[in-house]
Amino acid sequence: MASSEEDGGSNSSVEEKENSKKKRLGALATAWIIFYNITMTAGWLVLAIAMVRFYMQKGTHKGLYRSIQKTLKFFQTFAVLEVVHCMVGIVRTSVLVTGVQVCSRTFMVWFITHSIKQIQNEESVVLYLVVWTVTEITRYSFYTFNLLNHLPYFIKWARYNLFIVLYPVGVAGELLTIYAALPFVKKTGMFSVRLPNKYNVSFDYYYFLIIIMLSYIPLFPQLYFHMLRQRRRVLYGEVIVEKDD
Ligand SMILES: CCCCCCCCCCCCC/C=C/C(=O)SCCNC(=O)CCNC(=O)[C@H](O)C(C)(C)COP(=O)(O)OP(=O)(O)OC[C@H]1O[C@@H](n2cnc3c(N)ncnc32)[C@H](O)[C@@H]1OP(=O)(O)O
Repeated sequence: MASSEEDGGSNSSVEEKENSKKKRLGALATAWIIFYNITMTAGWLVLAIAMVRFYMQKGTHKGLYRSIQKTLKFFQTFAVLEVVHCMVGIVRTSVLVTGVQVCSRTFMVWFITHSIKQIQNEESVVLYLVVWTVTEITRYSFYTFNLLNHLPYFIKWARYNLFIVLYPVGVAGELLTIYAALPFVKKTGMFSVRLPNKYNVSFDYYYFLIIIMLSYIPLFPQLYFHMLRQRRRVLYGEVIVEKDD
């Protein structure tokens, strides 16, 4: 009897330790995600200010990408952590949806705009940059204020309404930029592997980009409808049953 009481006692102390460990990890994860969201809000705000200043000083969009590229690359690449957050369960959202979003953006920055200098002054680059910036300032400030339990309604409203217009406009900017890149990719044969070679493989970046552009047709509606469902859930309290991925 005494021993079972002791067992009970030791069991409950193990449980208590487990619970306090979970609480500590939970607090640490919350602290990290708040820090992450504040950093990202600040980063995209810095980008917004830099873009406005550039345009006011120069009166043209030419050279804008060059002037903000370092900050853009840093913060967009840092966003890869968002996929990690979903994977480890710090953030309750779909790895697949977040993965497609983050990969396509990071790809746009590094493998299109950074790699093909001739297109950096295209209007479409400014289009997607402006749209991304507005979206991200809204999105990360939404997460931050939400986590701090002080969410102003206009930020919540902006988070779940602006995307209705901004998402298609941003995608148009991205597609037009890839389209503008195609002739340069074809001419230079960049990132392509031609036969014959010792591995007997070939890869044509030009056709790869065409496939990427075509993949927007099935993928973008999925992201867009996902956001429309989130909107109904958050703004109108609809219960949404999402399929697991
Ligand atoms: C190799 C190359 C591959 C290329 C592939 C090509 C195909 C590409 C097809 C389409 C490409 C699209 C490209 C993108 C363009 C643009 O962005 S244009 C600009 C406009 N963009 C937008 O408006 C973006 C909208 N998208 C998003 O907001 C996200 O990226 C998302 C992943 C789609 C959002 O989904 P989700 O996270 O599920 O929605 P939320 O409502 O925001 O969050 C759900 C819950 O998760 C919590 N959460 C998420 N992130 C955080 C965080 N950082 N911090 C804290 N909490 C977070 C959030 O609070 C929600 O929690 P609950 O309310 O408790 O559920």
